[in-house]
Amino acid sequence: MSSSNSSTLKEMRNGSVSENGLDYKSGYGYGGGVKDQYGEDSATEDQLITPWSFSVASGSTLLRDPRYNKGLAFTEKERDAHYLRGLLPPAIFTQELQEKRLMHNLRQYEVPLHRYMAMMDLQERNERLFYKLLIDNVEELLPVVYTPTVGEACQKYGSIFRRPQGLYISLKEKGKILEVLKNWPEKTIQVIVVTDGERILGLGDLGCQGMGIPVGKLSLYTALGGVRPSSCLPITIDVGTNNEKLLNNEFYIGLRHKRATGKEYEELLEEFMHAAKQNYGEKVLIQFEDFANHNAFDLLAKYSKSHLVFNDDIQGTASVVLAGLLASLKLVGGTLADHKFLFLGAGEAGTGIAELIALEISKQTKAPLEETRKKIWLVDSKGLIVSSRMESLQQFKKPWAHEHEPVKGLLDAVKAIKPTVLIGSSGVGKTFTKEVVEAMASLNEKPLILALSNPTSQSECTAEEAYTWSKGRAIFASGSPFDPVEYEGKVFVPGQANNAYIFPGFGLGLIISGAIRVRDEMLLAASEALAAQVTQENFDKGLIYPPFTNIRKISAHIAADVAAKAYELGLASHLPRPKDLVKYAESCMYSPVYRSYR
Ligand SMILES: O=C([O-])CC(=O)C(=O)O
Ligand SMILES: [Mg+2]
Repeated sequence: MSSSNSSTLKEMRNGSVSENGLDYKSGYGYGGGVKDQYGEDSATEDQLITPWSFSVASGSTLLRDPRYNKGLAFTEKERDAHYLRGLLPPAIFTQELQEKRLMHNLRQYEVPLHRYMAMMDLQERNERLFYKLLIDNVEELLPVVYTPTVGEACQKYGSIFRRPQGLYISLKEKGKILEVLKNWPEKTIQVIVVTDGERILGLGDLGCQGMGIPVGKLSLYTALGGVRPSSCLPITIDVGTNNEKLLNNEFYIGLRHKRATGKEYEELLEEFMHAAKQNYGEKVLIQFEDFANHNAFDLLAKYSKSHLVFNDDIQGTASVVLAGLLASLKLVGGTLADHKFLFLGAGEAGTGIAELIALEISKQTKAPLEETRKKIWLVDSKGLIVSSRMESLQQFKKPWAHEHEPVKGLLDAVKAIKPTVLIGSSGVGKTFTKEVVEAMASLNEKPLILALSNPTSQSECTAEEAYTWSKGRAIFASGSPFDPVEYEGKVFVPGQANNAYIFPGFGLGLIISGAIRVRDEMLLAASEALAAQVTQENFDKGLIYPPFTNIRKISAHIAADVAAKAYELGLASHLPRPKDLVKYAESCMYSPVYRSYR
């Protein structure tokens, strides 16, 4: 079969594209070689020679194609069949041996950024091996390809730039965005993560260099959620940057002017959203990531009516925090409605979480949302959000302006409100001071303290501070990871309240059901599914999230419950509904194990 063209590997396809377009279940057989039950890369339209076969290059071109390259793992037969003789040294490694070697090499780097660069190089060289490493060593590698290291990578993106990843759409491409999308080599796209780089983690405006975020998020879509890499598209929209340091940096890779705003900005985004739907259909999931507050809420509100959109910072973060709160009830007792919540930070994360908590309490107690919101208080840079500030508040803060006299700082707000739960979502580090944590500990037997801001440098407090200042009584989780802490002979393991628990499984649920819109009920379903995955063993360690080691199983459960909700709401287009959605979700997941080529 492979002889049909001397530079062509023709792969016969044994199954058919399933109705949901995933085609994972059917799988491709590589010329009758190993069939795997998991994900397979679909042939793009251009590659389709007949409906049942497609071709990829061989020889040195095959070695340079990260999608198909296996490096030293090419077998003797494959080396013969695909013109690789002499292009590789004689040794043949298993994928496991390659993995062992790479992990060993990676651990030699002491600087986290060097590990990040090594991982990106691997992704560009041998995609399956990259995902094998990431999946098998998720706890160790998450901080490398994701927060905190990805933050530093974005700050230095221009300097460490090697090969471009993702798609860049700048103001220069205005009027031509559809053509730009068509330049991307893959035609079947299921998830786009898009940023405009204006609020990268808690690091602020990094302009075009924000690209590290969509790239990192999508690698987790694959590793944690099993969405196949070829159907993921990272996009950065470059409308300029207001970051003077970057504008003056000779290695900056973006447009060298201030951000376009108003009509110019809106028109570019409108063109992009329109082109994405036109090119990929209405079931493509568009995840907004790290937009600034002043655009994030408006974009989500505007496009959630016409597109399948999800804002990770508003909705994903909300869902993961709600999950942690639901789980924590096992440790602190009572119901969600028994608690009082205080936030530092009233942006995307703060107000998004607040709203989802209010919705869940409302669902549980049948009380109206206006009432349940009153259990939740937010502090912004001007102090406690209260009704006397109503006039000057941005729209998204208004629902949280309750009756109370003005209160300036966080410490005074803690004393005045007496919360049981304190949540940091301000993007400003070191704001949960000793006094604040001590005040929480004096009010509560087991204060719940969530320091969500990323990366680690922006965390409201460290795990060690939370445990020490509360004399070991705090239940603590943070947005970026912290190592376990020993306090008075006891080891405390902090959880990671990061949206990475939610978005991969959430997205998979939307994809497998063919959902056409995102609804809050789906976010609640995801939270409840995640909370249900916390085991007694986790609780015994004080954890309110399960470890990331089981994330694929967790994602399958989240996906199943999100898909079930999509079917229930009549928003799922893939019919009939599979009976066992957990099994189905698992069967749809991409596997990084090499396939045999004949
Ligand atoms: O990327 C992360 O670690 C979580 C997140 O969305 C953010 O901080 O913006
Ligand atoms: Mg984000």
